[in-house]
Amino acid sequence: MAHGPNKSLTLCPALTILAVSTYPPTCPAMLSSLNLVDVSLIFAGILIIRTILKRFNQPAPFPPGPRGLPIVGNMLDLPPSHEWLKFAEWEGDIVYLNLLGQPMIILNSSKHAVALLDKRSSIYSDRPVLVMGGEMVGWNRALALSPYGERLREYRRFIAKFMGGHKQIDKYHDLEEYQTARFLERILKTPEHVHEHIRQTAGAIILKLVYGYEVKEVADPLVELVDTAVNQFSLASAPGAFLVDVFPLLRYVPSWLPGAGFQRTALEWRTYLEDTANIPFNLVKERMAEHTNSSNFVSDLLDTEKLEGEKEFNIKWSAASIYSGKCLNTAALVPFTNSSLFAQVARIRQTVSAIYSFFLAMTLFPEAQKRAQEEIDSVVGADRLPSFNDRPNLPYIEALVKEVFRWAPVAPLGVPHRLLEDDVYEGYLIPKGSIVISNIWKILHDPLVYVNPENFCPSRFLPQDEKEMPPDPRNFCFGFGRRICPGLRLADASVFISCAMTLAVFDITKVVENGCTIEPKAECTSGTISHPKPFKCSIKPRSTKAKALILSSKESYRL
Ligand code: HEM
Repeated sequence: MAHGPNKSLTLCPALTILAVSTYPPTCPAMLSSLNLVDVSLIFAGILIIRTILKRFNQPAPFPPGPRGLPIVGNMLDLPPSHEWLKFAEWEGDIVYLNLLGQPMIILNSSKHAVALLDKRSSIYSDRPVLVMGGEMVGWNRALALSPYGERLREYRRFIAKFMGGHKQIDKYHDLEEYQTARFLERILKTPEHVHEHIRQTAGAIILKLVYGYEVKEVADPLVELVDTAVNQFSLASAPGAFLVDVFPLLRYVPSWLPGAGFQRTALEWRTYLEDTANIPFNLVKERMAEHTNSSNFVSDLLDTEKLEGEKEFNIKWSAASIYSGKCLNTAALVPFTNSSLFAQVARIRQTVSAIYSFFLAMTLFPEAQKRAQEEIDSVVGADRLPSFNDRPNLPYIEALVKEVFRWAPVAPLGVPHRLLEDDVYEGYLIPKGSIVISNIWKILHDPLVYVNPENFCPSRFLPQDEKEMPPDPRNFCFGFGRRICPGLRLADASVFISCAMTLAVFDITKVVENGCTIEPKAECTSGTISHPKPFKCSIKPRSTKAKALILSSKESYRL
């Protein structure tokens, strides 16, 4: 199965020939007379003619959608930010858009998302191709950008073996509790840096699990390397940054051609990315050779898998996918849109974003916080911190975790899928190559399913007489089908323990400055990963006893 960006041109053989014959490396004479703008115009022409030709052979109508303009289609219908809000306004649960000839389907209900992305996942599980960030820099070796196929299945098998079931996740409870206890201590010292502390804790947990690597408290070289590579990916996928994403054949333009500096940039960024995958992987191998290694994702796989063929490569890149790769599902996946829809690699990780949303919710909805603390006090008491063992006895905290995932969905539009072949669904044609987006925000903010969806109200998930309980948001917020988030159980565990331990010892309230209460706004950033915009809150120990517990508890965890 080919996954090159130019494969769609095969829909019209004559135009493919035209494209190939105008293609720089095959025709040096033309090359000298063409510049990048000429080449781009030729490809734009090809795209338009191809769209017109395709219309003649169409077996069923496209799903309804906003009427587009000639040539640009619906490009101008895309809002500059918070696309999920605009998508939710459009009539119909399944919406068709044409972006310069690229079909895009928006699924505004769980019914359609499940029917297509889950039930027909054998054809809906590819990813859009990103030329600069994915193919040229090489991020398509990471899971989130991997095309559907054998390698993807192997990555996912490795990750499932490590964190796919409750049994595996239970093994990491001690580490989660210990790191969260350290997190409480950091907050006690510098509550104003809560966001940094959440990020540091998430990084420390994941790097320990994947590579057995202990993160340094400040300026850890590995964390910095990954951050640089992810930033470079962010630049590589910023909308309009690289023409090669719109006209993929430009990737074959020789680097000496004026305007082809992107070739050198891609090479430089590729080196950083390779270091990101190689350095921690080789560290594990060295430790294994010296017998100083503790069990982790990489060493367990190197020990148990038969290392033949591409196995070692796949272990290395699936490991890189868990830490750095998971940032990628925050990234630009569609080259055609000028919106910020897929355009941000949020440097904040998903779990980080969910926990930051929890702090915002607690600041804005004190009644929910009070009820959660009452439950912890009565079940756990004040002499120790809550643990995973308490989870079955904390139904309100369980409901609060669900509400965190629902109220501010971390990935409001999920991560785009790509359809591998033409499909007819409910009488509509969904053409091969369509980019399919689930509007997770809309699904979780449907007032008919979740009453007053803007309110943070955990009790909606508690059993109530006669009322049917709304669906668990975790069925939707982690995506769908064969691309569903492989980190969902770990994320759920991290959010639970962070909420429970934080509420046991801290009060989170609005800040009062010069006698005025500062009202934080419930505003989220745009981009594929959405998180609360920075806000002020006061985080103080609930009592002197709570303070003493924070300072002493770290020592009580056995690792
Ligand atoms: C609040 C926490 C999280 C949320 C809401 C979340 C959500 C998502 C979503 C919506 C997707 C796209 C699924 C799809 O394409 O349908 C995804 C993919 C992914 N997530 Fe997560 N995630 C979270 C945490 C994590 C964690 C902790 C890890 C790693 C340990 C992780 C690793 C990944 C990876 C590697 C993919 C790509 C899967 C693929 O393309 O096959 N995520 N996540």
